[in-house]
Amino acid sequence: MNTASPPAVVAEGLAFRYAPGGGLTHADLTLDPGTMAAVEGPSGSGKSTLLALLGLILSPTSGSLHVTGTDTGALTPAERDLLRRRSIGIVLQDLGLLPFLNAWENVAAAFGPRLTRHRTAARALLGDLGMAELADSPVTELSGGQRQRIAVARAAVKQPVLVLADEPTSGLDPRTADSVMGALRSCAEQGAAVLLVTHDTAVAGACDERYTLDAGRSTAPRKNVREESLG
Ligand SMILES: Nc1ncnc2c1ncn2[C@@H]1O[C@H](COP(=O)(O)OP(=O)(O)OP(=O)(O)O)[C@@H](O)[C@H]1O
Repeated sequence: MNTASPPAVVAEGLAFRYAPGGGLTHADLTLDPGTMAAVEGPSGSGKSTLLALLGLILSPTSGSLHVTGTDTGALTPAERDLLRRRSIGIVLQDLGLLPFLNAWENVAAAFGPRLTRHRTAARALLGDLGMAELADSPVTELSGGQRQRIAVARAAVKQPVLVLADEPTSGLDPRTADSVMGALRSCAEQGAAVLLVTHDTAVAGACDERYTLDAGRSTAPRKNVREESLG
């Protein structure tokens, strides 16, 4: 952890209520740069809602959220968009890869439409994730684990302060899950705070700390003695 930096995220009493009811009741959470944290909890406990709040996709009904020291509640919509684009990388459950682009183009698309400007950075990152040989492959021809790693690369290529991932290893075999976790770990080693939602206790065990959501409320984080491998 870099003690000179402010926490990547401080959420206090963060809550969101959907119109029909349900959502997130109360989450307290602090994420330091370089830390990898898991959010666990039963189905419907508010994990994806928490991720959407931290990703500035949803605005909280109450509570406060600071991202790298900035009070997000004080921002205009345009400022929130800018903070999200500059500082946050998100891997959603459906990945959202563009099927008409190849692997490196999907990664470069994180910067906007001028893909070739970011070709070198995108290819280098795919290389770091063990995917150099697949950089030119259409994403429609890749496996679930390979697509998952491309989505992580796209979230990480702008070197965001915060990387959020919703069940990034769901449906993957242990070895592929390990490689996706390795990709997320390398984001943390480069200084990002990484928060992932998971139902998998081995994945949560590979993180530095674990939060549990229970009926919309977060419990205090537990520190992990990190396991080296999920396999
Ligand atoms: N778009 C929505 N409109 C209305 N209610 C919603 C919406 N999304 C989620 N909810 C409700 O909010 C609560 C929390 O949902 P959320 O998806 O955050 O839970 P989760 O812990 O991620 O669940 P899962 O593990 O099944 O993905 C649930 O009661 C759910 O029904």
